[in-house]
Amino acid sequence: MQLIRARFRLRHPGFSLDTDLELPGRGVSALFGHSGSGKTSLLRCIAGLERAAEGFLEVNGELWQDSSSGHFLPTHKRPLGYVFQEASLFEHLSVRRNLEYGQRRIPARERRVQLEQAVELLGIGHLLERMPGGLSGGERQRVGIARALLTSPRLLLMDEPLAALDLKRKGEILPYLERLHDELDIPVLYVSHSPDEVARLADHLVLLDDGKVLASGSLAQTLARLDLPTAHEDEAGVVIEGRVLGFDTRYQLLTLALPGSSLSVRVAHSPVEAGRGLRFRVLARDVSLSLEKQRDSSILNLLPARVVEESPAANAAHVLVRLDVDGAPMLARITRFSRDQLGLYPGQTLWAQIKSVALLA
Ligand SMILES: Nc1ncnc2c1ncn2[C@@H]1O[C@H](COP(=O)(O)OP(=O)(O)OP(=O)(O)O)[C@@H](O)[C@H]1O
Repeated sequence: MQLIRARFRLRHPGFSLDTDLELPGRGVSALFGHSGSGKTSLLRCIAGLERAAEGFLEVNGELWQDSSSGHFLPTHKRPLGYVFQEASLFEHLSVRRNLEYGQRRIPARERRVQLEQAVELLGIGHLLERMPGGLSGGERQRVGIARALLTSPRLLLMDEPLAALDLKRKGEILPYLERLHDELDIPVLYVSHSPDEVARLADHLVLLDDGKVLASGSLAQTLARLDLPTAHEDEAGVVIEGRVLGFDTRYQLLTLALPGSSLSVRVAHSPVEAGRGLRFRVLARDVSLSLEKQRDSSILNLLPARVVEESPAANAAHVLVRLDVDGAPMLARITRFSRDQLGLYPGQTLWAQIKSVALLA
Protein backbone atom coordinates (compact mmCIF):
# COMPACT_ATOMS: atom_id res chain seq x y z
CA MET A 1 0.00 0.00 0.00
CA GLN A 2 1.50 3.34 -1.06
CA LEU A 3 0.74 5.35 2.05
CA ILE A 4 2.46 7.40 4.71
CA ARG A 5 0.80 7.23 8.10
CA ALA A 6 2.05 9.85 10.52
CA ARG A 7 0.53 10.17 13.97
CA PHE A 8 2.43 12.34 16.41
CA ARG A 9 2.01 14.09 19.74
CA LEU A 10 4.72 16.46 20.84
CA ARG A 11 4.65 19.06 23.60
CA HIS A 12 6.81 22.14 23.89
CA PRO A 13 6.16 24.84 26.47
CA GLY A 14 3.27 26.83 24.99
CA PHE A 15 2.84 24.62 21.91
CA SER A 16 1.60 21.14 21.23
CA LEU A 17 1.57 19.22 18.01
CA ASP A 18 -1.16 16.65 17.56
CA THR A 19 -1.47 15.15 14.10
CA ASP A 20 -3.03 12.08 12.60
CA LEU A 21 -2.29 12.02 8.90
CA GLU A 22 -2.59 9.59 6.03
CA LEU A 23 -0.67 10.90 3.07
CA PRO A 24 -0.23 9.45 -0.40
CA GLY A 25 2.93 7.39 -0.63
CA ARG A 26 3.92 9.07 -3.89
CA GLY A 27 3.95 12.59 -5.29
CA VAL A 28 4.33 15.84 -3.39
CA SER A 29 2.38 16.59 -0.21
CA ALA A 30 2.64 20.24 0.78
CA LEU A 31 2.52 21.29 4.43
CA PHE A 32 1.06 24.75 4.56
CA GLY A 33 0.28 26.99 7.53
CA HIS A 34 1.17 30.18 9.34
CA SER A 35 4.49 30.69 11.02
CA GLY A 36 4.47 28.67 14.23
CA SER A 37 1.73 26.27 13.10
CA GLY A 38 4.07 23.31 13.52
CA LYS A 39 5.28 22.49 10.00
CA THR A 40 8.94 22.12 10.93
CA SER A 41 8.05 20.31 14.16
CA LEU A 42 6.12 17.73 12.14
CA LEU A 43 9.02 17.22 9.72
CA ARG A 44 11.38 16.85 12.69
CA CYS A 45 9.12 14.18 14.19
CA ILE A 46 9.08 12.33 10.89
CA ALA A 47 12.86 12.55 10.69
CA GLY A 48 13.17 11.12 14.22
CA LEU A 49 14.77 14.32 15.48
CA GLU A 50 12.20 14.73 18.27
CA ARG A 51 12.85 11.82 20.59
CA ALA A 52 10.14 13.07 22.93
CA ALA A 53 7.47 12.78 20.22
CA GLU A 54 5.06 9.92 20.76
CA GLY A 55 3.52 8.42 17.73
CA PHE A 56 3.38 6.08 14.84
CA LEU A 57 5.06 6.40 11.48
CA GLU A 58 4.85 4.03 8.56
CA VAL A 59 6.25 4.88 5.15
CA ASN A 60 5.01 2.74 2.28
CA GLY A 61 4.76 -0.36 4.43
CA GLU A 62 7.95 0.21 6.45
CA LEU A 63 7.51 0.90 10.14
CA TRP A 64 9.80 3.68 11.36
CA GLN A 65 8.22 4.38 14.71
CA ASP A 66 5.59 2.92 16.98
CA SER A 67 5.69 4.31 20.48
CA SER A 68 3.13 1.79 21.73
CA SER A 69 5.66 -1.00 21.21
CA GLY A 70 8.76 1.12 21.89
CA HIS A 71 9.89 0.95 18.26
CA PHE A 72 11.93 3.98 17.23
CA LEU A 73 14.32 4.05 14.27
CA PRO A 74 16.94 6.68 15.00
CA THR A 75 17.37 9.43 12.40
CA HIS A 76 20.46 7.92 10.77
CA LYS A 77 18.58 4.67 10.17
CA ARG A 78 15.55 6.34 8.57
CA PRO A 79 16.05 6.28 4.80
CA LEU A 80 15.15 9.91 4.21
CA GLY A 81 16.62 13.00 2.62
CA TYR A 82 16.22 16.35 4.37
CA VAL A 83 16.60 19.58 2.40
CA PHE A 84 16.64 22.86 4.33
CA GLN A 85 16.41 26.51 3.33
CA GLU A 86 20.12 26.63 2.77
CA ALA A 87 22.20 23.69 1.67
CA SER A 88 24.97 22.87 4.13
CA LEU A 89 27.64 21.58 1.74
CA PHE A 90 31.18 20.60 2.70
CA GLU A 91 33.03 23.75 1.71
CA HIS A 92 36.42 22.00 1.35
CA LEU A 93 35.07 19.42 -1.11
CA SER A 94 34.19 19.95 -4.78
CA VAL A 95 30.59 19.56 -5.89
CA ARG A 96 31.42 16.09 -7.23
CA ARG A 97 32.93 15.05 -3.90
CA ASN A 98 29.95 16.43 -2.04
CA LEU A 99 27.65 14.31 -4.19
CA GLU A 100 29.80 11.21 -3.80
CA TYR A 101 29.68 11.70 -0.05
CA GLY A 102 25.89 11.46 -0.15
CA GLN A 103 26.05 8.38 -2.34
CA ARG A 104 28.64 6.55 -0.24
CA ARG A 105 26.28 6.47 2.73
CA ILE A 106 24.33 3.78 0.89
CA PRO A 107 25.70 0.33 -0.10
CA ALA A 108 25.96 0.04 -3.92
CA ARG A 109 23.24 -2.61 -4.23
CA GLU A 110 20.72 -0.41 -2.38
CA ARG A 111 21.26 2.66 -4.56
CA ARG A 112 18.12 3.63 -6.41
CA VAL A 113 19.37 6.95 -7.77
CA GLN A 114 22.60 7.07 -9.78
CA LEU A 115 25.02 10.00 -9.77
CA GLU A 116 24.50 10.72 -13.46
CA GLN A 117 20.74 10.70 -13.00
CA ALA A 118 20.79 13.16 -10.07
CA VAL A 119 23.27 15.42 -11.92
CA GLU A 120 21.10 15.42 -15.01
CA LEU A 121 17.84 15.96 -13.11
CA LEU A 122 19.17 19.01 -11.29
CA GLY A 123 21.15 20.35 -14.26
CA ILE A 124 24.45 20.58 -12.38
CA GLY A 125 26.82 18.77 -14.77
CA HIS A 126 28.79 21.96 -15.43
CA LEU A 127 29.32 22.57 -11.71
CA LEU A 128 30.88 19.23 -10.75
CA GLU A 129 34.48 20.43 -10.44
CA ARG A 130 33.57 23.73 -8.75
CA MET A 131 33.95 24.42 -5.02
CA PRO A 132 30.74 25.30 -3.10
CA GLY A 133 32.10 28.74 -2.13
CA GLY A 134 31.72 29.99 -5.70
CA LEU A 135 28.16 28.81 -6.29
CA SER A 136 25.05 30.98 -6.32
CA GLY A 137 22.29 30.27 -3.77
CA GLY A 138 20.19 28.49 -6.40
CA GLU A 139 23.12 26.36 -7.58
CA ARG A 140 23.99 25.41 -4.00
CA GLN A 141 20.42 24.38 -3.40
CA ARG A 142 20.37 22.21 -6.53
CA VAL A 143 23.57 20.49 -5.39
CA GLY A 144 22.04 20.02 -1.92
CA ILE A 145 18.94 18.41 -3.41
CA ALA A 146 21.03 16.15 -5.66
CA ARG A 147 23.09 15.08 -2.65
CA ALA A 148 19.92 14.26 -0.71
CA LEU A 149 18.63 12.20 -3.66
CA LEU A 150 21.87 10.24 -3.85
CA THR A 151 21.19 8.74 -0.45
CA SER A 152 18.32 6.93 -2.26
CA PRO A 153 15.72 8.11 0.23
CA ARG A 154 12.32 6.47 0.67
CA LEU A 155 11.01 9.89 1.65
CA LEU A 156 12.26 13.38 0.90
CA LEU A 157 11.60 16.14 3.43
CA MET A 158 11.94 19.67 2.09
CA ASP A 159 11.64 22.58 4.53
CA GLU A 160 11.12 25.80 2.56
CA PRO A 161 13.86 24.88 0.08
CA LEU A 162 13.36 28.07 -1.93
CA ALA A 163 12.79 30.53 0.89
CA ALA A 164 16.34 31.89 0.91
CA LEU A 165 16.33 32.59 -2.83
CA ASP A 166 15.19 35.70 -4.67
CA LEU A 167 12.30 35.54 -7.10
CA LYS A 168 14.49 35.04 -10.16
CA ARG A 169 16.41 32.13 -8.62
CA LYS A 170 13.18 30.58 -7.38
CA GLY A 171 11.92 30.67 -10.95
CA GLU A 172 15.11 28.95 -12.09
CA ILE A 173 14.91 26.12 -9.61
CA LEU A 174 11.16 25.34 -9.75
CA PRO A 175 11.37 23.50 -13.08
CA TYR A 176 13.96 21.15 -11.54
CA LEU A 177 11.63 20.44 -8.63
CA GLU A 178 8.85 19.74 -11.11
CA ARG A 179 11.12 17.26 -12.84
CA LEU A 180 11.78 15.47 -9.55
CA HIS A 181 8.06 15.20 -9.14
CA ASP A 182 7.53 13.84 -12.63
CA GLU A 183 10.54 11.57 -12.99
CA LEU A 184 11.37 10.16 -9.57
CA ASP A 185 9.22 7.87 -7.53
CA ILE A 186 10.14 9.33 -4.13
CA PRO A 187 7.38 10.82 -2.00
CA VAL A 188 8.10 14.39 -0.93
CA LEU A 189 6.82 16.34 2.07
CA TYR A 190 7.24 19.96 1.13
CA VAL A 191 6.93 22.83 3.62
CA SER A 192 6.20 26.16 2.02
CA HIS A 193 4.68 29.55 2.69
CA SER A 194 4.19 30.23 -0.99
CA PRO A 195 0.80 29.49 -2.58
CA ASP A 196 2.51 29.67 -5.95
CA GLU A 197 5.02 26.93 -5.14
CA VAL A 198 2.29 24.78 -3.65
CA ALA A 199 0.11 25.28 -6.74
CA ARG A 200 2.95 24.24 -9.02
CA LEU A 201 4.34 21.30 -7.13
CA ALA A 202 1.84 19.73 -4.77
CA ASP A 203 -0.62 16.91 -5.38
CA HIS A 204 -1.84 16.77 -1.82
CA LEU A 205 -2.26 19.63 0.63
CA VAL A 206 -2.09 19.55 4.42
CA LEU A 207 -3.14 22.71 6.27
CA LEU A 208 -1.75 23.05 9.75
CA ASP A 209 -2.98 25.47 12.39
CA ASP A 210 -1.64 25.69 15.92
CA GLY A 211 -0.22 22.18 15.80
CA LYS A 212 -3.43 20.60 14.48
CA VAL A 213 -4.42 19.40 11.02
CA LEU A 214 -7.14 21.67 9.65
CA ALA A 215 -7.41 19.78 6.39
CA SER A 216 -5.65 17.09 4.40
CA GLY A 217 -6.73 16.21 0.88
CA SER A 218 -6.02 16.48 -2.81
CA LEU A 219 -4.75 19.92 -3.82
CA ALA A 220 -7.65 20.65 -6.18
CA GLN A 221 -10.36 19.65 -3.70
CA THR A 222 -8.77 21.30 -0.68
CA LEU A 223 -8.13 24.65 -2.36
CA ALA A 224 -11.80 24.79 -3.33
CA ARG A 225 -13.14 24.25 0.21
CA LEU A 226 -15.03 27.32 1.39
CA ASP A 227 -14.73 26.34 5.06
CA LEU A 228 -10.94 26.72 5.03
CA PRO A 229 -8.96 29.96 5.40
CA THR A 230 -7.19 29.38 2.05
CA ALA A 231 -10.43 30.20 0.17
CA HIS A 232 -10.63 33.58 1.90
CA GLU A 233 -7.17 34.87 0.99
CA ASP A 234 -6.89 37.51 -1.69
CA GLU A 235 -4.99 35.03 -3.88
CA ALA A 236 -7.55 32.25 -3.33
CA GLY A 237 -8.08 30.05 -6.34
CA VAL A 238 -7.97 26.53 -7.68
CA VAL A 239 -5.49 24.47 -9.61
CA ILE A 240 -6.80 22.51 -12.56
CA GLU A 241 -4.98 20.01 -14.75
CA GLY A 242 -5.75 19.84 -18.41
CA ARG A 243 -4.29 18.14 -21.44
CA VAL A 244 -2.91 20.31 -24.23
CA LEU A 245 -5.18 20.08 -27.28
CA GLY A 246 -3.21 22.40 -29.49
CA PHE A 247 -1.47 25.71 -29.99
CA ASP A 248 -2.57 28.35 -32.48
CA THR A 249 0.52 30.33 -33.48
CA ARG A 250 -1.42 33.17 -35.11
CA TYR A 251 -3.49 33.97 -32.04
CA GLN A 252 -0.85 32.59 -29.63
CA LEU A 253 -3.54 30.56 -27.98
CA LEU A 254 -2.96 27.34 -26.14
CA THR A 255 -6.06 25.17 -25.77
CA LEU A 256 -6.36 22.78 -22.86
CA ALA A 257 -8.89 19.99 -22.57
CA LEU A 258 -11.06 19.72 -19.47
CA PRO A 259 -13.29 16.68 -18.95
CA GLY A 260 -16.23 18.19 -20.87
CA SER A 261 -15.02 21.51 -22.28
CA SER A 262 -11.81 23.39 -23.01
CA LEU A 263 -9.92 26.44 -21.86
CA SER A 264 -7.74 28.76 -23.91
CA VAL A 265 -4.70 30.57 -22.58
CA ARG A 266 -2.74 33.28 -24.33
CA VAL A 267 0.96 32.41 -24.24
CA ALA A 268 3.87 33.23 -26.54
CA HIS A 269 4.98 29.60 -26.90
CA SER A 270 3.47 26.32 -25.93
CA PRO A 271 5.62 24.94 -23.10
CA VAL A 272 4.80 21.34 -24.05
CA GLU A 273 3.55 19.44 -27.07
CA ALA A 274 -0.06 18.44 -27.67
CA GLY A 275 -1.27 15.54 -25.54
CA ARG A 276 0.81 16.45 -22.48
CA GLY A 277 -0.76 17.53 -19.19
CA LEU A 278 -0.40 21.05 -17.82
CA ARG A 279 -1.48 22.73 -14.63
CA PHE A 280 -3.06 26.08 -14.48
CA ARG A 281 -4.37 28.29 -11.74
CA VAL A 282 -7.62 30.19 -11.78
CA LEU A 283 -8.03 32.81 -9.04
CA ALA A 284 -11.48 33.29 -7.49
CA ARG A 285 -11.35 37.02 -8.18
CA ASP A 286 -10.86 36.32 -11.91
CA VAL A 287 -14.09 34.35 -12.25
CA SER A 288 -17.41 36.11 -12.77
CA LEU A 289 -20.82 34.56 -13.34
CA SER A 290 -23.63 35.18 -15.80
CA LEU A 291 -26.97 33.58 -16.56
CA GLU A 292 -26.62 33.89 -20.33
CA LYS A 293 -23.78 32.82 -22.54
CA GLN A 294 -22.42 36.20 -23.55
CA ARG A 295 -21.22 35.61 -27.08
CA ASP A 296 -20.10 39.18 -27.66
CA SER A 297 -17.81 39.18 -24.64
CA SER A 298 -14.08 39.75 -25.13
CA ILE A 299 -13.51 37.17 -22.43
CA LEU A 300 -11.96 34.10 -23.94
CA ASN A 301 -13.18 31.47 -21.57
CA LEU A 302 -16.81 30.88 -20.86
CA LEU A 303 -17.58 27.56 -19.22
CA PRO A 304 -20.84 25.97 -18.13
CA ALA A 305 -20.83 25.65 -14.35
CA ARG A 306 -23.06 24.46 -11.55
CA VAL A 307 -23.29 26.26 -8.20
CA VAL A 308 -22.33 23.94 -5.34
CA GLU A 309 -22.42 26.32 -2.37
CA GLU A 310 -21.63 29.86 -1.31
CA SER A 311 -20.14 31.55 1.70
CA PRO A 312 -19.60 35.15 2.84
CA ALA A 313 -16.17 36.45 1.79
CA ALA A 314 -13.69 38.26 4.03
CA ASN A 315 -14.96 41.53 2.57
CA ALA A 316 -18.67 41.92 3.40
CA ALA A 317 -19.45 43.22 -0.10
CA HIS A 318 -18.38 39.91 -1.66
CA VAL A 319 -19.44 36.29 -1.57
CA LEU A 320 -17.43 33.21 -2.48
CA VAL A 321 -19.07 30.65 -4.71
CA ARG A 322 -17.90 27.11 -5.20
CA LEU A 323 -18.64 25.82 -8.67
CA ASP A 324 -18.45 22.51 -10.41
CA VAL A 325 -17.08 22.84 -13.91
CA ASP A 326 -17.24 19.43 -15.58
CA GLY A 327 -16.29 17.77 -12.33
CA ALA A 328 -13.46 20.23 -11.65
CA PRO A 329 -14.01 22.41 -8.57
CA MET A 330 -13.66 26.16 -9.14
CA LEU A 331 -14.11 29.25 -6.98
CA ALA A 332 -15.66 32.58 -7.93
CA ARG A 333 -15.57 35.72 -5.83
CA ILE A 334 -18.40 37.99 -6.87
CA THR A 335 -20.09 41.00 -5.32
CA ARG A 336 -23.11 40.49 -3.11
CA PHE A 337 -24.96 42.73 -5.55
CA SER A 338 -24.22 40.37 -8.47
CA ARG A 339 -25.16 37.42 -6.33
CA ASP A 340 -28.61 38.90 -5.70
CA GLN A 341 -29.02 39.88 -9.36
CA LEU A 342 -28.28 36.29 -10.39
CA GLY A 343 -30.61 34.91 -7.70
CA LEU A 344 -27.87 32.43 -6.89
CA TYR A 345 -28.82 29.05 -5.35
CA PRO A 346 -27.12 25.66 -4.98
CA GLY A 347 -27.68 23.47 -8.03
CA GLN A 348 -28.16 26.47 -10.34
CA THR A 349 -26.47 26.18 -13.71
CA LEU A 350 -24.87 29.27 -15.19
CA TRP A 351 -21.80 30.46 -17.07
CA ALA A 352 -18.42 31.10 -15.51
CA GLN A 353 -16.43 33.79 -17.28
CA ILE A 354 -12.75 33.36 -16.62
CA LYS A 355 -10.87 36.62 -17.04
CA SER A 356 -7.39 35.25 -16.58
CA VAL A 357 -5.70 31.87 -16.36
CA ALA A 358 -2.14 31.42 -15.14
CA LEU A 359 -0.23 28.57 -16.64
CA LEU A 360 1.94 26.88 -14.03
CA ALA A 361 4.94 25.92 -16.09
N1 LIG B 1 12.58 23.02 20.92
C1 LIG B 1 11.52 23.81 21.14
N2 LIG B 1 11.24 24.27 22.37
C2 LIG B 1 10.16 25.04 22.60
N3 LIG B 1 9.31 25.44 21.66
C3 LIG B 1 9.54 25.02 20.41
C4 LIG B 1 10.65 24.19 20.06
N4 LIG B 1 10.61 23.92 18.75
C5 LIG B 1 9.51 24.57 18.27
N5 LIG B 1 8.88 25.23 19.26
C6 LIG B 1 7.65 26.03 19.12
O1 LIG B 1 6.71 25.26 18.42
C7 LIG B 1 5.91 26.08 17.59
C8 LIG B 1 5.91 25.52 16.17
O2 LIG B 1 7.17 25.72 15.58
P1 LIG B 1 7.53 25.23 14.11
O3 LIG B 1 8.94 25.62 13.83
O4 LIG B 1 7.20 23.79 14.00
O5 LIG B 1 6.52 26.06 13.24
P2 LIG B 1 6.51 26.32 11.67
O6 LIG B 1 5.10 26.16 11.25
O7 LIG B 1 7.53 25.47 11.01
O8 LIG B 1 6.93 27.84 11.62
P3 LIG B 1 7.77 28.67 10.50
O9 LIG B 1 6.87 28.75 9.31
O10 LIG B 1 7.96 29.99 11.16
O11 LIG B 1 9.03 27.92 10.26
C9 LIG B 1 6.47 27.48 17.69
O12 LIG B 1 5.68 28.21 18.56
C10 LIG B 1 7.85 27.25 18.25
O13 LIG B 1 8.27 28.37 19.02
